[in-house]
Amino acid sequence: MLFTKSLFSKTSIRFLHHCQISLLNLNDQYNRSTFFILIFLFLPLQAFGFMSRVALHAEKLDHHPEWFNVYNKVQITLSTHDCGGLSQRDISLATLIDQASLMPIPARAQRSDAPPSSQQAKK
Ligand SMILES: C[C@H](O)[C@H](O)[C@H]1CNC2=NC(N)=NC(=O)C2=N1
Repeated sequence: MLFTKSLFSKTSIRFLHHCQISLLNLNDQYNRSTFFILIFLFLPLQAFGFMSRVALHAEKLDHHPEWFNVYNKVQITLSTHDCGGLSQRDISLATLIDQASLMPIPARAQRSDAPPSSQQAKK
């Protein structure tokens, strides 16, 4: 069984709630062949920032995504090796991944040591 989610679907909270309910209802047999596939499509240059945030969460939780990235697409497969299927750890990481995908990234970060812009220099 697959659970899939695409960014911009605006159903993230309902999606995770659905996953949680479904997971609770799964018996062992189904649980063993179940995993999440999350598919995100980003604006150009935003995928790496998202993946960095997810990597930090993964290290903290000691739970790691299997993922594929090209350009603005990130496809993540989540499962728990120990049980060969989904566990609460996947739900926890999926929740953080979901939050990380919604976090806006400034188009141009302002460096504190950057030289004054030409506009400021004129003043
Ligand atoms: C020893 C270590 O805690 C385990 O190997 C962790 C590491 N990261 C993991 N990540 C995932 N996705 N599933 C696991 O079962 C898992 N196990």
